[in-house]
Amino acid sequence: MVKICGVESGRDVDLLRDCGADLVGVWCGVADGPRDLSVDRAAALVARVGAASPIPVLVTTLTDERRLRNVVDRTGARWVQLHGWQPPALVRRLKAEPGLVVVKVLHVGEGGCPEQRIIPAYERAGTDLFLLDALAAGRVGSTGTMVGAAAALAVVDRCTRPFLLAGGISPTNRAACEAVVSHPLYHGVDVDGAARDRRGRLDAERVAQLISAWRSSAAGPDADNPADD
Ligand SMILES: O=C(O)c1ccccc1N[C@@H]1O[C@H](COP(=O)(O)O)[C@@H](O)[C@H]1O
Repeated sequence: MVKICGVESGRDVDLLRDCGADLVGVWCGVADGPRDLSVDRAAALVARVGAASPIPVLVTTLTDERRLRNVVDRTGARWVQLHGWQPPALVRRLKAEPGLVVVKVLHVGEGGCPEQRIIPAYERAGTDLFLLDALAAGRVGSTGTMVGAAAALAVVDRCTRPFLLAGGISPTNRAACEAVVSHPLYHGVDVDGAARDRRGRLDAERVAQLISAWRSSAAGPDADNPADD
């Protein structure tokens, strides 16, 4: 699967659908997030994506259950990506709602994954899919930094649920991730920065390049790794 994150308008939704993205990230409740939307705006974009293909994914860092439920209910999203420090107990309470798919982000930084020891608790709580994203200088999300293959494998080898890979994913760095892509639980990628032009707008050509590079079964030449040329 290829997930592209951070739609802000109907134009963005239509662009991602036309390009063939599988999952469309709609931000709501991301404090200080550059693409955070009001609940009403997020609801309108979730509705515009529709329920079939692509699938809208509500991306949030909210940890307060009442506020989170309010956003889930009002947007109508059936996939929720918990990109913050939400505990397993919150996943369990969300999963009490039939049909809700919960994606839990596991942060991976130089010191490893802070959530590593509680991965089994997230799984018992019902997490459907994990998403590995880079933690860089304490910053969460859109770091543009790749999660190293060794660090990623150390985390996913503890998982029994499938995972998406995020963090600086681009059309040219798939080869550097081949060991992760080959993992039996690998399910796809999640991208923000590399899908955008210089002005920060989603760009159809870049999105098409990302989808082509990451959907194909074999890695092409890696521009970030001259040894591949
Ligand atoms: O970008 C942020 O500031 C952010 C804040 C809180 C949650 C998620 C955020 N961004 C997400 O980070 C990944 C990876 O982005 P990139 O490809 O490295 O630019 C993506 O899911 C963004 O939506």
